[in-house]
Amino acid sequence: QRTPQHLRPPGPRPLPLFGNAFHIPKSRGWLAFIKWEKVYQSSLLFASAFGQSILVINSLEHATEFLENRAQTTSGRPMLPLIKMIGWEEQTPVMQYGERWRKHRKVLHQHLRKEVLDRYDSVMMQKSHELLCKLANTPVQFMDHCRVYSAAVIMDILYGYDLASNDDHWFLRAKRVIDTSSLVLAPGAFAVNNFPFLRHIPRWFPGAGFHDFASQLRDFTMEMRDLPYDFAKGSFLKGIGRASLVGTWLQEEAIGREDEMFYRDLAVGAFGAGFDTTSSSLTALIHALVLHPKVQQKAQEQITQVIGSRRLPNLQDRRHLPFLEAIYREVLRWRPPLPLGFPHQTTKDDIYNRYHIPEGTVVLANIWAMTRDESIYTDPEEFRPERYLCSDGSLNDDDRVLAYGFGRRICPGKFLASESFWLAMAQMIATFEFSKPKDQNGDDVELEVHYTDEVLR
Ligand code: HEM
Repeated sequence: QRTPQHLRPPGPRPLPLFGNAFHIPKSRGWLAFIKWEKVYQSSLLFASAFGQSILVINSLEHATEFLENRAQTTSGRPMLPLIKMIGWEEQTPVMQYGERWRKHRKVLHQHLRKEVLDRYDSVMMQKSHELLCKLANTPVQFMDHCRVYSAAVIMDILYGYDLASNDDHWFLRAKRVIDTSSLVLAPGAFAVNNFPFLRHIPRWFPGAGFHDFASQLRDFTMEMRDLPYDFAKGSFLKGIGRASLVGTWLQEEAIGREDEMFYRDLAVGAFGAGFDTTSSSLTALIHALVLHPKVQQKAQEQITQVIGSRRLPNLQDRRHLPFLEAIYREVLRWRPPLPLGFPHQTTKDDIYNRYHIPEGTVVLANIWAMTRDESIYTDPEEFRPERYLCSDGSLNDDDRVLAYGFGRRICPGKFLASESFWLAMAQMIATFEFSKPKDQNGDDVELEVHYTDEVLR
């Protein structure tokens, strides 16, 4: 039986021309889409805006079926006009699906797969110790310290660059690009993303401020791409400095000009993707520990019991500390850094679940909704690591971390992220007690916590 071309999954009724542009929320879409699910009684939802079709997936079952079992045609990325104007189009996370992207993934897999990660143990150890020192000296700046840790691990691995200080000039430059990037990706922040023809209007035209924004960000992006790469290349050619992936690539291949652009883009894409994601989770961890002193105490007891208190935990201890593993899983469930994942795009017309999904549909996997599925996670808003443990304290088999996304686009840095998060977490818990601030009378001051509402929280 053929499906009528117009049969779409349920969703709000579109208006002529605008579609659902006024229904699609500009921020916190993950919460709005959970409400849509209740209204339209479906975990598969459809909307459109200015002719762009959007499919929202709220359940793991549909995410697996659509984004993994049909990955052949659901692994594209939407190409926003601003991304091109800024010069990001060759970076892995936003790159079009195809041969070049496959080559990126092959290289990333080669160097970031689970089996080779122990190469980076000493980098993570050094950076984690620096994090502990900073937290001890200036605890108020804990968010900055987590950001520097996250960036320092990836910068050292990629470029052999030893980022130690929060005022490091390359860190600050990269931060400027990353902080602005959420604006580029935010739905509706720039009209040119909805109306690509606008990119042709001249700079002097009223409302064409995006030209200046794009050209400035392009300059910063090129700096972020080229300065650390040239540093790593210089160290390699002179035979000095720390080992780096850039050095390894230069050594393995006689790199021509075109290859060199390939590796520059590859490195900066991984740098951008790994810059802030782990720090988002570390910050959420601190939030959770402050709210749950008993969790903290239980984790400290397990560390003391298993490895004593004469040394800090290391990555070889990981498999002996199931409660810490449960905390890792729970932090990424409770506060996934990218609640709507990163948008995929279909590259072919498809009939799915009797619905017609047109080619070019943007697909949003609502990780927030999936990690709040009450049939799997009772009281999903509660932070409760025990949900990952069996009654004897061993781990259960719910080890799929949804925060890393789906299908062929799944995060290639997930093993590195997992190890660097785990190490910093274990060492922080072994060393400190995180608690609410006290007032003059020694009473707890209630926390006021704000998470940002962007693509990456
Ligand atoms: C807690 C930490 C992290 C989280 C939660 C996370 C999450 C994600 C998510 C949700 C995606 C999109 C997946 C999809 O499209 O379905 C992604 C893509 C990506 N991540 Fe991560 N990530 C983390 C850390 C890292 C690190 C440390 C790196 C460093 C190498 C990295 C590199 C990438 C790259 C290169 C992509 C693009 C993959 C592609 O488009 O093919 N990520 N990540």
